[in-house]
Amino acid sequence: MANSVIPIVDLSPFFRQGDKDGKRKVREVIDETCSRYGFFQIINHGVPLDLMSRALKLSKIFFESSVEEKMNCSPLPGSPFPAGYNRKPNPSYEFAEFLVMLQPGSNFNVFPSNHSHLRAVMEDLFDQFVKIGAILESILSESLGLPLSTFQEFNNDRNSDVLTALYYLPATEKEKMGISSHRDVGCITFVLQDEIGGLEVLKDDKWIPVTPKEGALVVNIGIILQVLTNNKYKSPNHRVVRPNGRSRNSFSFFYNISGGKWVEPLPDFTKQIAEKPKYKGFFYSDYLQKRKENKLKRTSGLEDDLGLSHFSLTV
Ligand SMILES: O=C(O)CCC(=O)C(=O)O
Ligand SMILES: [Fe+2]
Repeated sequence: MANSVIPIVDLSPFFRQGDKDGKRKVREVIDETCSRYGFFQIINHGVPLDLMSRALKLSKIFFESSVEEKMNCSPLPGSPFPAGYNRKPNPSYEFAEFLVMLQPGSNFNVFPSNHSHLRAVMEDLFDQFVKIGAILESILSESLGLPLSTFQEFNNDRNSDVLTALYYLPATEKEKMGISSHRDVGCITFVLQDEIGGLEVLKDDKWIPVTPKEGALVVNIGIILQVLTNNKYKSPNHRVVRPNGRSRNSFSFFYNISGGKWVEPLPDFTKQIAEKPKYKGFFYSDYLQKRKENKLKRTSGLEDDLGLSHFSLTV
C-alpha cells in the first residue's frame, strides 16, 4: 500500500518530565495536521501494546463465532443506546459488524458469556482510551494556544464515551464499502486498526489511506472540535473500504461530550480575532437528532454532512 501522508506523531515527550522542546514540536505537528487533515497517528501513547493486540485477536474470534452466539449479545430492550452486537444491513451500500460498549459497569453493556476475556480486555481498553483522551485534549488545547485545561473543563463528563469493536468481511464483487463517508460525532475518535488497511480520509477530493502501523493509534478530530475552533481544526470525511480476500477488524473509541452540552465556536476563534462564527450554537443532543434524521433519509453512500449544515452560518 502507498505510504500515507497522514503524520505519525511520537508522544513520548509527554510521558517524561521536562523536554519542553520535544513537547513543543509535537504540538506544532499536531496543529498543522489538525488544520489540514484532522487525522494523525500516535505512537508511544501509553496504551499497552499487548493489550491492543489481545483486543484485536479476541474480538476477531468473537466476530467469527456463530450468528446465534453473536445474536445472544443483541442490545437489551429499553437501552438508551444500542450497546451489544449489531450489524449494518446487508445488502446495502455499506456493511460492517459491531460490538458496542458503554462505560465499564454500565447495566446496558452486553458481552458474550463464553468470551469472558473479551469483556475484561475491552473494559481495560476503554479505561486506557479515557486516559489518552485526557492527554490528547490538553495537547490539543495548547496546540491551539488555549489554556491547558480548556477542553478538559468543557468535556468533563465521561458518561457518553463509547468503545466499538468492528469487523469487516472481505469485499464482494458487488460491495466493497465497510463504512461509507462520514464525519465522527464527539470531540476525538481513536482507532485501533489491524494490519489490513482500508481506512481512508478525504482531502481535496482525494481519498488518502491511513496506512496501518503496528502499535499506532489513529486520532481523528470529531465535529465538536471543528465547531469549537470555528473550522480551524477539521473533522474530515473518512470511510472504510473492505479489503479483497481478507476480513479486517478494528476498534473505535469515541471521546464524547454529553447530550446536554451547549456547543458554539469559542470567542478565541471568533470575537477575539474578529472572525464571524461559522456555526450557531446548539445543544449536542439536537445535533445528534439531526444526524439521525439525515441518516434515515440517506439511501446511498454519497457524502453528506449528517446534520452539521443545519447549524452552519456560512452559505
Ligand atoms: O474501522 C475503522 O478503521 C474506522 C471506523 C470509523 O470510522 C468509525 O467507527 O467511525
Ligand atoms: Fe468514523
